[in-house]
Amino acid sequence: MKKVTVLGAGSWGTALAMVLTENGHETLIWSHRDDQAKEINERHTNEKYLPNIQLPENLAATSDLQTAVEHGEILVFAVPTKAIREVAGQVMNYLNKKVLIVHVLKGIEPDTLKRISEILQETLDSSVVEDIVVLSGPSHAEEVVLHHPTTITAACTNLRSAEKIQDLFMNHYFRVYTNTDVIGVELGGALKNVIALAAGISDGLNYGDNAKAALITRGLAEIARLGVRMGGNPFTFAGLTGMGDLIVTCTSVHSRNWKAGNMLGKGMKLDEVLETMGMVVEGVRTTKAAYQLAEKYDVPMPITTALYQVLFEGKEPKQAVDELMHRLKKREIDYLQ
Ligand SMILES: NC(=O)C1=CN([C@@H]2O[C@H](COP(=O)(O)OP(=O)(O)OC[C@H]3O[C@@H](n4cnc5c(N)ncnc54)[C@H](OP(=O)(O)O)[C@@H]3O)[C@@H](O)[C@H]2O)C=CC1
Ligand SMILES: O=C(CO)COP(=O)(O)O
Repeated sequence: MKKVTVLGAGSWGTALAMVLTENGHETLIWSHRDDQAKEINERHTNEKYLPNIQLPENLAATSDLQTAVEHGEILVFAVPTKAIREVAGQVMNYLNKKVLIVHVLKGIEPDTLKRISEILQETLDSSVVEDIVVLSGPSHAEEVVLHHPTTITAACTNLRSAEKIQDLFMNHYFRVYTNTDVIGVELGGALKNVIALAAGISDGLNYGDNAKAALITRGLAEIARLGVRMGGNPFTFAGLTGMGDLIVTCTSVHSRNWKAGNMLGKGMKLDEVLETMGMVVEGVRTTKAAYQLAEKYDVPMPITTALYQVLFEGKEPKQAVDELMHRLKKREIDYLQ
């Protein structure tokens, strides 16, 4: 049994804290809001993020970050990408022992173009970090809390650390694989959100299943093209954290990225969409980062570019699709060059 702290009490942090508690680990979840920590402790619910779900009574919550950091020998970061630098910086103030770090975020920081593990390496002193493991894959919180079969990947350059996290989370409904390709795993998890927004737009325009299959397949081609250029293993993009997560995010009714895209496709404005969602839509900021990465590495990413123009330059979704269809003729297979 391990002492684990989950930092972030949104849908994913809460679902993972549930898995850990059910696996017998002494789990403490940190919320930055007092009322939410109180709700988890007293009513054993988190109605805003996981409505109608009863949490285990022995899952404890706190809004005191020092208590949270001091509790865990393993710290699981589960906040949105836009908050990771700030939260990791605050955590550093209270870290006075070596801990194993896990992060479950699916984003890339715009402008710095850093992956999450790179931000954590920059923010947390190496003297207090045993290793950083990424946990990623096709895994909507809403299904995990119902114990529906889910597969996911723990990735770390040090396989032993990935195996520790595999053992920590694995159970009869939550099957964990390992991978040592941190770059590929982080890029696949972040970039699939961009394509899911595009798939949502396509569905919002009622373009049907052929168009969505095209977006998923050609989306994966451009994710892999950039990912390999940045040092990822091509096979990772065909795995759970690449194709697997891309499929679930483009097709699931639970996906916030797909839902947001769907509203955009139906004509709503981005500000309105984000206000309506009330939960993190990582793909929006990641589209900016992906667009910048495509320029930096000189890699063609036509779907990402079209989405960037829709989100940030006011292009009409219909026109963006039209332009994608009228690009110059191409070969299908480009061998990731
Ligand atoms: N949901 C899912 O199924 C999955 C999500 N992920 C990834 O996990 C990460 C977290 O997403 P998810 O849990 O879904 O997000 P949610 O939108 O469900 O929850 C986000 C949580 O973070 C809190 N938060 C926001 N800003 C801060 C801050 N500055 N400091 C501390 N806490 C903050 C929010 O609090 P408040 O209520 O006050 O806004 C809320 O509790 C994302 O990168 C996502 O892509 C990965 C796999 C599955
Ligand atoms: O990453 C996820 C599922 O694997 C969650 O996707 P959304 O953020 O689009 O809901």
